[in-house]
Amino acid sequence: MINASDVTFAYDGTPVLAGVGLTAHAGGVVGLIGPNGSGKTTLLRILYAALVPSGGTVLVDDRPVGSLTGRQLPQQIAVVAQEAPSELPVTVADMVLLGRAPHRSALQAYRTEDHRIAAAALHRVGLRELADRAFHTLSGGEKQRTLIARAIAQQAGHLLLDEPTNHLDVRYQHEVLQLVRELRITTVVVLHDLNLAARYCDQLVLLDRGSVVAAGPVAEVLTPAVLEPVYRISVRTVLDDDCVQLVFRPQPAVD
Ligand SMILES: Nc1ncnc2c1ncn2[C@@H]1O[C@H](COP(=O)(O)OP(=O)(O)OP(=O)(O)O)[C@@H](O)[C@H]1O
Repeated sequence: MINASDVTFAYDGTPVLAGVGLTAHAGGVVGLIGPNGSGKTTLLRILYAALVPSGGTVLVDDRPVGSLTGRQLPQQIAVVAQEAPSELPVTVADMVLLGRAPHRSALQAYRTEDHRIAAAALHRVGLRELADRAFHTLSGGEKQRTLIARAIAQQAGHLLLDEPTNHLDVRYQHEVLQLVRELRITTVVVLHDLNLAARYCDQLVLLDRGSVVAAGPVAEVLTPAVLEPVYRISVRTVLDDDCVQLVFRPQPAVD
């Protein structure tokens, strides 16, 4: 479980988050949504202790995230961040194997078991045939799937993803989020695509200008009354096999 409450953060004195709360229950998928610049990435980075809030608390299975040291943090939380790793000449297989690093001591070699888990993770994202390719030669979508395989190999109890469907074609957008769901790991995922959020998240947290304006089950957050003032676009909901989906239309210009 991840529980953030009353989180406040500022970059160089400029407030970005004010009194934000978020709860991801064990095994559930929480979608973090909101317009550009609303604070989604900042909040996600606070959840994995890459940023320290000026106020509030973040608990991971009831422990303050800041108290998780060394290998404890990556054993608890796997992260698929937006920044692609550097141009280091590593193979795809080695990149995924890095997910096993928190499970061995610094001087210990990877075990057969680590290689098996990494290979299975690569297979799961459909990239087994690219195992020997240099990571930096992959397409954006292949890189993204490799990083998700690394997170799977990490076998942490919590998964945080920042726009994991960036660069993915429409089929892989659905495949990756379906995979994330099937992992049954406590997950927080930043998503811009509200229809993907509707389909694959249990709960949504909607940020606007650094505050939570709505939070709860998908059907309670993805309503025209909630979304239209935040995104300033006309929204219509339709049901597709009991799943809320949204149709957007620009609002008429005001003279
Ligand atoms: N390192 C930084 N230094 C200063 N300001 C920052 C920094 N990172 C983000 N910001 C600002 O903080 C605010 C929130 O940014 P953040 O990236 O968290 O939003 P976001 O909701 O993830 O945006 P997007 O949807 O565009 O990715 C924005 O106004 C942004 O310009």
